[in-house]
Amino acid sequence: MTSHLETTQSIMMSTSQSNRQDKTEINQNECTFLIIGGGIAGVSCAETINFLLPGEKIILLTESSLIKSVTNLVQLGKFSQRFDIQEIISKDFEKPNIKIITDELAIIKSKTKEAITKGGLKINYNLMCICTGSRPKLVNFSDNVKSYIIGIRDTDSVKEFQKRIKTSKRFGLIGNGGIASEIIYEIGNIEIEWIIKDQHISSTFIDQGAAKFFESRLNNKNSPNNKMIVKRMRYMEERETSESLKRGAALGPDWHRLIDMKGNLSSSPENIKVHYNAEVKSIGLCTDNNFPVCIELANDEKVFCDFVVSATGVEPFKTFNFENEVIKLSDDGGIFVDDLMKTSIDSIFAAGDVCHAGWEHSKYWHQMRLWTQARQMGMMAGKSMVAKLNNEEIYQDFCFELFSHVTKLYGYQVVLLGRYNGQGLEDDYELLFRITPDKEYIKFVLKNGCLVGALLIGETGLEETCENLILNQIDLTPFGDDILNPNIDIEDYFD
Ligand SMILES: Cc1cc2nc3c(=O)[nH]c(=O)nc-3n(C[C@H](O)[C@H](O)[C@H](O)COP(=O)(O)OP(=O)(O)OC[C@H]3O[C@@H](n4cnc5c(N)ncnc54)[C@H](O)[C@@H]3O)c2cc1C
Ligand SMILES: NC(=O)C1=CN([C@@H]2O[C@H](COP(=O)(O)OP(=O)(O)OC[C@H]3O[C@@H](n4cnc5c(N)ncnc54)[C@H](OP(=O)(O)O)[C@@H]3O)[C@@H](O)[C@H]2O)C=CC1
Repeated sequence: MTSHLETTQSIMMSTSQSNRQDKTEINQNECTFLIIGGGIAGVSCAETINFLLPGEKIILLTESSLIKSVTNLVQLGKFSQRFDIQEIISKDFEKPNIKIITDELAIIKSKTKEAITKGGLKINYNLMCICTGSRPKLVNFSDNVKSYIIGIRDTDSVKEFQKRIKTSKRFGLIGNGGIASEIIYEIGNIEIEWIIKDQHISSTFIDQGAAKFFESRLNNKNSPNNKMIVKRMRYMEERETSESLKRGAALGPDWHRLIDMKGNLSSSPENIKVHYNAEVKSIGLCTDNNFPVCIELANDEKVFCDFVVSATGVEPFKTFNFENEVIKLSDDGGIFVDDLMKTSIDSIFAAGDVCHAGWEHSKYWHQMRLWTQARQMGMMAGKSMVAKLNNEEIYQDFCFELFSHVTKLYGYQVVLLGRYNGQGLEDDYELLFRITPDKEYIKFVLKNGCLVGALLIGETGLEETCENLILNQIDLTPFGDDILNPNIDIEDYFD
């Protein structure tokens, strides 16, 4: 990936006021499509509509002056894609029919198709798509300890994190998913008490064997060969004073490389202590210790630290209200959408982290709040909105047939396909592995002799073959263990 070859650059640029509105009302003939949110879902939705209907008027309403778009897309298979996320100052986003307004949505009057912003602007729209993302779902804690608990989401939260690691000796890290895995690998020169509910690290993405495979990376994380240098042209948002610009989209993939992630202690593998199978019972202040915060675990063990990072997942983000109408939500607060991304309100669609995929999923797809899905959902919503306007019938995109996520963990490329962790298979499946230490870790999940999921760590080149094997459900029994024999090129068999 080219973006990992050069150095990160941060360019400070002042944001323009030109996206603010002097008018108090926008008519429907100036806004066929109203999209709320300038993250990957919202921008992908706007770009798709603009591509399909270049003449129609699109308004992208977003509370941050930075918007996100996908760049450097590399197709690894039919489904698996690797891409970078680029942040653009909204005034530099040049699409003639997409008008960006920097303001916060406050009220939706869906019966009359009006959106009212916090700044007092009334937008009359024909079709709307809500793409307002999510926010960190923090662990439970008592009120008096609130100022010691942080979540990581946007530029502000990262700055706060950076400030704290510079002035602290030790922090508690709770959670075992994407953010915790990134922090544990990227941070140095500070003590970390990592509290995880599971028997192995990074359980959201990998199994116990892969966790072992990564352990050597974790213990040698400061070796210079381990770190790749990243190139990304970045625009750091220069803060405006207006309250309405406070929250941005979720951070980009290399957020941890943008800042100095070093504390002030000497570096040592001993600095990381992992508490396995550990549930947090309570977090409170302590007076009888050198550290201000005490995390009490379910086994009564006490962990003392200066502050706590709660990397414990996200919840859909909705700060706006509906007037005289109720939108259907799921149990996790996500906006319920059907297979065409339509909500329970006829003229309103939703995409990305804010929504709950409410349709009957294909056997090999499940929802996870990730860029890949924010992009796919945004594009699907765009297509559906165009079809609705034109009174056309469309079907759900093929990408929802197979779960696919490409990411980087502990310095390795990681590709997750289908039921990569045996999700929903109970105990009725087989696993096949090929492991070359420090190079690759390949796991096939087989049910009734057919591939139903795969975890590919390293540059395996097996992405497309695995996608085909999962979708075509070819019986692999005749190949036995040879299916992963490194001397046999399985791609030749099946491509
Ligand atoms: C630290 C971190 C690292 C991550 N790393 C990865 C990764 O490596 N790979 C991966 O696939 N995913 C990763 N994710 C998850 C990924 O960032 C999200 O799934 C994705 O950004 C969701 O996109 P979205 O467009 O739905 O929401 P967001 O990116 O959150 O965008 C929401 C937008 O809505 C705007 N908005 C919100 N409310 C309003 C309102 N009322 N009015 C107007 N505008 C509003 C916001 O300003 C923002 O522009 C990471 C997340 C975090 C926090
Ligand atoms: N490389 C990537 O693809 C990355 C993706 N992301 C995405 O960004 C979003 C936010 O990341 P993150 O916060 O790490 O969320 P994740 O959903 O990835 O992980 C949350 C972790 O916290 C655990 N957890 C939840 N509640 C508690 C609790 N009360 N006590 C202890 N542990 C708890 C979860 O365990 P359990 O599952 O058992 O509930 C899980 O291990 C996610 O959508 C994530 O997928 C973020 C960074 C990198």
